[in-house]
Amino acid sequence: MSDDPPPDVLDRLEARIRLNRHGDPATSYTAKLTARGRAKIAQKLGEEAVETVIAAMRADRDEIVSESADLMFHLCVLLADAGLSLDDVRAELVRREGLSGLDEKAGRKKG
Ligand SMILES: N=c1c2ncn([C@@H]3O[C@H](COP(=O)(O)OP(=O)(O)OP(=O)(O)O)[C@@H](O)[C@H]3O)c2ncn1[C@@H]1O[C@H](COP(=O)(O)O)[C@@H](O)[C@H]1O
Repeated sequence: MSDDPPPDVLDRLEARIRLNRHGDPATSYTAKLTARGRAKIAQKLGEEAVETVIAAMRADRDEIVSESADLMFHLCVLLADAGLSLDDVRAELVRREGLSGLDEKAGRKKG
């Protein structure tokens, strides 16, 4: 097996988060946030989502990119905390491939 880092930055970020999450909160934001618990991680994810929405409404491209990066980082921290991985999300996206969102919605069981 190769020791080279994964070519995709999200995969490298996921690996870094897995290494850091139980590290020293004094030197790692990932560790500090993880130590504050699932609810705090989820809250931060929500804040970053709102900041991304605000950037979108301002139509500021640089801000949208920056806030999206914050959002994706916090999503990766949440997935790691839940014992999930980007591959789990990728598998779900693969499962949905070719299925129109409108058809999927129409096929949902009525509650
Ligand atoms: N991509 C990111 C990344 N994006 C955003 N952030 C941090 O997310 C934090 C969000 O800022 P906020 O002011 O909203 O959060 P806060 O200061 O905790 O606010 P409160 O909730 O405490 O009020 C900032 O500290 C950002 O630096 C990130 N921190 C780390 N990474 C990546 O994760 C790697 C590991 O980071 P550490 O675990 O910190 O070493 C880094 O090398 C980067 O690659």
